[in-house]
Amino acid sequence: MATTEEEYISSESFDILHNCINGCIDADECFCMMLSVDGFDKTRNTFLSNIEQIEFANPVLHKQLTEVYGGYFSNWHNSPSAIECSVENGYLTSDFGYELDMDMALRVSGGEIPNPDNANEDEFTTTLSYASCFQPPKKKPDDGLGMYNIKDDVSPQCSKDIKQEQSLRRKNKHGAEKVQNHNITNSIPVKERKRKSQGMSSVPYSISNRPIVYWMRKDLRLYDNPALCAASLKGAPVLVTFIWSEKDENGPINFLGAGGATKVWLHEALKELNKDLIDKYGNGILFYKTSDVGNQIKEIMRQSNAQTLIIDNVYEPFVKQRDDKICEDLSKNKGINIERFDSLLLHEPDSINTESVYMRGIGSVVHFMECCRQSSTKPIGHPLDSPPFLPKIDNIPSSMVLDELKLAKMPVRKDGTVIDWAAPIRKSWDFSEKGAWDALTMFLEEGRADNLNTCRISPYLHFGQISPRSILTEARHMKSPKFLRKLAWRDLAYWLLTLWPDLPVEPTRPHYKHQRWSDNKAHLKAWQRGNTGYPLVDAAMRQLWLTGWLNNYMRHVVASFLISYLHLHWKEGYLWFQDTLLDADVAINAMMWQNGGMSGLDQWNFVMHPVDAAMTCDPKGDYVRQWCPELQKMPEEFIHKPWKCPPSILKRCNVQLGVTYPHRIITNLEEAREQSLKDVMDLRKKHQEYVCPRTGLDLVPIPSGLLLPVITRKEFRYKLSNPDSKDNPYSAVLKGYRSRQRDEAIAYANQRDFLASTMNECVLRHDRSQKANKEIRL
Ligand SMILES: Cc1cc2nc3c(=O)[nH]c(=O)nc-3n(C[C@H](O)[C@H](O)[C@H](O)COP(=O)(O)OP(=O)(O)OC[C@H]3O[C@@H](n4cnc5c(N)ncnc54)[C@H](O)[C@@H]3O)c2cc1C
Repeated sequence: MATTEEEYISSESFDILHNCINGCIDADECFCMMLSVDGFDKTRNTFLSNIEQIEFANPVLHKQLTEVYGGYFSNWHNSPSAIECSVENGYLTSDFGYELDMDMALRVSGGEIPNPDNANEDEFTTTLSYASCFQPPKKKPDDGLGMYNIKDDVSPQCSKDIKQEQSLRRKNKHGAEKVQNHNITNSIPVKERKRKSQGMSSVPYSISNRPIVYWMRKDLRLYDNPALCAASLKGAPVLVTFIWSEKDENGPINFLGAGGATKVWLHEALKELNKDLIDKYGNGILFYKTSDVGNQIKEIMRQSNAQTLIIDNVYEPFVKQRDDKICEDLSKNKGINIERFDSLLLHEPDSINTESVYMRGIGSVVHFMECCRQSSTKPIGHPLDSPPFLPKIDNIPSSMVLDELKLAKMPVRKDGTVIDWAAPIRKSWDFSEKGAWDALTMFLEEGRADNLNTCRISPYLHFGQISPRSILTEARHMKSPKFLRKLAWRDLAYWLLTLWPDLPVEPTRPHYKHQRWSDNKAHLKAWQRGNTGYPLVDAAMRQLWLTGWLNNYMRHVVASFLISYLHLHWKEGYLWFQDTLLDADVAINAMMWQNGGMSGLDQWNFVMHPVDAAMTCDPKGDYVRQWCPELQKMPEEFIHKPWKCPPSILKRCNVQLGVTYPHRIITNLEEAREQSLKDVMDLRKKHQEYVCPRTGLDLVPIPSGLLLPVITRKEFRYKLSNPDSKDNPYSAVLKGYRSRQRDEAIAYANQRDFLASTMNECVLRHDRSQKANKEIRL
């Protein structure tokens, strides 16, 4: 029986109900909040009588609330251990800890799955996402990415899963078991992304629960942020914290995890997010800078009297190891309740299973997607709406202002003036979460998924300003496997980095350590500054410097140039990209440069020729004119090869080679290209312990100690079995050079004496066909 005191609605619950009546929160949220304020027993005893007052005024809402109540308590009437809840020291406790009630509340709709044929799409989606956390996928993924469609995943297994959840909670009483990992498909309700802001920061919601610390990492967003939702739904004050430790973020030497451009982006993104948090909830980010993150967190927890730490997981092994240690320490030694969330990737590295696929083909996206399909990962689920409320703590612990993190600190000249190299970057981008959605929307609406144009979303994705799950959800209708596969590439990179934590510095194929590289510093500098004398390469490198971004095609052009023509080590390219790209990502960047440098698991089987590539991607020269203004007046015919331009035209265009625009730093591309192939052939010859004698495939040691045959280019394999062969049928690039050289020679001769040139060509062709016939007869 309810006590007399319990029969009256508390002022907090009254306010919550009032907000629900006014449409600020919906029925689910109202119930969850009242439950967290009043506790299990009181809610069970008084909730229905408390809502009686709205039965006539708002019968629809009354019905919804009654259903939520009914669903919740009917699920739990068989769980006697859950009844023992009480309010203690101002916050709700139970056998299983405070979180129990919120989690239970969120499972309300879990038992009742509407028939999709009868439900409207929104209702169905909402209810399913409540339920999705319980339900193992029944069908195979349907989109080729190992990504489950949530509508296939419906099975009424709630009671079984709730029991599992209970036993998990029981374990939570014991220190070490307290750390929980949540997949992105967690038990938080989904709402419409474009729903109007609810203005919950103004709700007079008196909080008595112990604060929650949300340690924000790379999920700098409000929409579809499971960790933020979880923090919010506990109904306690939330401290959103961002802790910067440059040393830790940089990783081991030469990883350069925190390059200059990414730090600028991070600064701007944090500024925007802080603004969004303040605007929406009146609860901004607490910034900290430290060299000892563990201690800093302990201090925040102590000062705020918080008992729960919520974290977004990151996957770079060097930061993950640190985070694991911090969490273990806090949980074991301080009894802190830790909740960790995964939402930065679609498939976390630890969830990938190669057992039924084996390792053959590892490094290719096809192999990876097959592994994802075979792995028993949880369904990806639907994006979550931004939390409706995020109460603020009264006594905010001391913190810093964003500028004090010095993320965007610019160098200063001797005369005291600032060299603001980031000014053009700031002009080129919208760093907000909205900017991410605008980029995606524009891309999807213009339907450019299969064109050369890309969505320019990589920095937003890198900092989690948009979740890959949201992109997947929005882009699914496009049915563009090419675009969706890119998200799988991203996950693949993190998986490889987890398997090979030295990816940014150590060749994955061990014998490629002996690859011969040039140390020509002048060449490196010319490449970095965009002064190679090859307009396409220079335009791209200048765009990179000025805007912090390049599309995928251009990244391949400049990487090919550095590796295959200048013979500079791919690590130089990796480091430069890490420092200048806004989306610089240790995992993706290292994977791509290793592949370009041939030591990665998926060797590139092409090399971009700086002039040929230009014919494909910039036939009229507009791109070059934009980034190399000194070539602005050059005619289309010569814009990509000014060295071929007659002096009179150069003069007319105000171009003076070697003065206004550089001479080419190398001229014989064919020779350079052949040399780079030869270097790989040589090292394979010298280190045959890592080459399979039967197949010619490179062998890579894997952690079990075995040598694994990996994807190896045909032209390398051919040369191994035909060491003296002058020609290589698989070297399309070299063949291309030869025919281009011949074409150029003919064009030159035609200009001089057309008749003689044509006759000469006829004679040569005749000789070639005679030779070929002779070979056939033999
Ligand atoms: C040498 C080299 C270095 C690179 N370094 C990075 C890097 O540091 N950070 C980075 O995000 N991308 C990197 N890429 C991959 C790719 O070039 C960029 O992701 C892409 O150009 C970004 O443009 P977008 O947002 O329009 O992507 P889209 O082409 O529209 O693709 C959508 C998203 O998929 C992911 N993606 C696309 N291509 C790849 C890929 N090959 N591998 C992994 N994920 C991919 C990105 O997150 C991207 O934002 C690199 C590519 C090369 C050749």
